[in-house]
Formats: sequence, C-alpha cells, structure tokens
Amino acid sequence: MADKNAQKEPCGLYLLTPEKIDDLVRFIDTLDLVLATGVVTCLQLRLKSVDDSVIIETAKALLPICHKHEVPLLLNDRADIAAEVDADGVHLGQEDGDVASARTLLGHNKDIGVTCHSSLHLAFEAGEAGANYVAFGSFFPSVTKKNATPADKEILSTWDEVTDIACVAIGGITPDNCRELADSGAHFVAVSSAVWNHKDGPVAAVRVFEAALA
Ligand SMILES: Cc1ncc(COP(=O)(O)OP(=O)(O)O)c(N)n1
Ligand SMILES: Cc1nc(C(=O)O)sc1CCOP(=O)(O)O
Ligand SMILES: [Mg+2]
Repeated sequence: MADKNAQKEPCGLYLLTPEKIDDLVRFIDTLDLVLATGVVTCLQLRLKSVDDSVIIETAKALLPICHKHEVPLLLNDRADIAAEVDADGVHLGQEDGDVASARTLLGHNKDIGVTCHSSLHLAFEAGEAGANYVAFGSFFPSVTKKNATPADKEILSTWDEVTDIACVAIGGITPDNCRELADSGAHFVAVSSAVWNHKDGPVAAVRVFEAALA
C-alpha cells in the first residue's frame, strides 16, 4: 500500500474576508475574480463589530458568488445566522458556542470548524463533538489578530498522524511561509491579510499562494 502522504490532496487555500467591507458591490466584483481563479477552496465571512443585519445582508450577497464558483461559504462566530441564511457552515472559536448546538441549528450536511489554538486536547474534544475540521494557530505574527496564541507547526504533524479530521493552519500565513505548514500536515491554510493587502492585489495574491502550495 502506498504511503498515505502519496495520496494526500494538496493543501487548500481557506480565505477569510476582511473584518469590515465598506463597499459591498466593489467587494463582490473583486471576490468574483478571486474565486474565478479556482484557487480558493473555502471562504469565511469574518465581519467584526457590525450589526447582525450587515452580516445577514453580506452573507446573502456573497452566497451566490461563492456557489457560482463551487466554493463553500462559512460564517464566523454565528451558527444562528449561518442557519438563517443557509450558509455552508460556521467557524466557532472557544467562546462562540458549542459544536452540538451549532449542529442542531445547521444539520448534518453543513461544516463546523473549531478554533483549537495550540491544544491537541481542544482538538480531540472538538472532533469528538462532531467538528468537521479543527484550526490551529497562530503560526506566525498576525496583523489581523495581534494577540493570538502562538502555535508550533509540530502540532500539525501530530494531528495528521493520529486522526482523519481535517486541520486548518492560521495566523500570519504568507506565500513565503505556507509551504512549511502544508509539509507539516495542514490540510488548509487560512489567510486574510496576505491576500487582501497584497501589493499586486488579491487575484495576484491567490495565484502566488497557488504556486507556493503546488
Ligand atoms: C479557520 C479559522 N481558524 C481560527 C479562527 C479564529 O476564530 P476565533 O478564535 O473565534 O477568533 P475570531 O476569528 O472570531 O476573531 C477563524 N476565524 N478561522
Ligand atoms: C482570525 C485569526 N485567528 C487566529 C488564531 O490564531 O486563532 S490568527 C487569525 C488572523 C488570520 O489573519 P491573517 O492571515 O491576516 O494573519
Ligand atoms: Mg470567533
């Protein structure tokens, strides 16, 4: 039998939106071009400090674009809104509610991811509760989340050896440092600023990630 790494899917690019979207029409045009590259495997709507009505309006506007490109849209923090807008899932932090309640709201065909920082214990708990993926981080200093808990990439290889549940690496990931996380066992790298703040724009950024992860 071939070794399991020989059959492994390439590491996917999991994109987080900016925390605020000032011009939704313009953002949708940009997102359409970014997703048309085929490089992004998952999008998370991660709006912070906005009213629920803005999250709902934005999610409803992004869902058709994501689905046109066959990219699932997950909501950050809010299983209730994910259920209301029929999004493809939710990402829960340790303070964002439990997996069982989210599963009740969303049903079994939606994805639930859980932040596990640098803790295998939290990851096993999330897996046992029915999470579809666990997220470890922060692997590098992040301008998006300046006080994130640091994580060591060895947690990715350990997780990859002991379970079949997907793991996402997050935190300060760039085209220059993503390869080492993929080689350590990350199934997805989750990225925000390195795409939206790239000097040549977000479409060029995802192309550079594609080359780095190939
Ligand atoms: C894929 C992914 N991993 C981790 C996080 C962080 O979630 P959380 O700890 O709840 O922090 P906020 O994103 O809510 O600030 C994430 N969003 N996505
Ligand atoms: C939202 C988030 N969570 C993190 C964690 O460690 O749990 S790091 C992070 C920020 C990710 O954005 P960027 O790619 O700009 O660093
Ligand atoms: Mg959260």
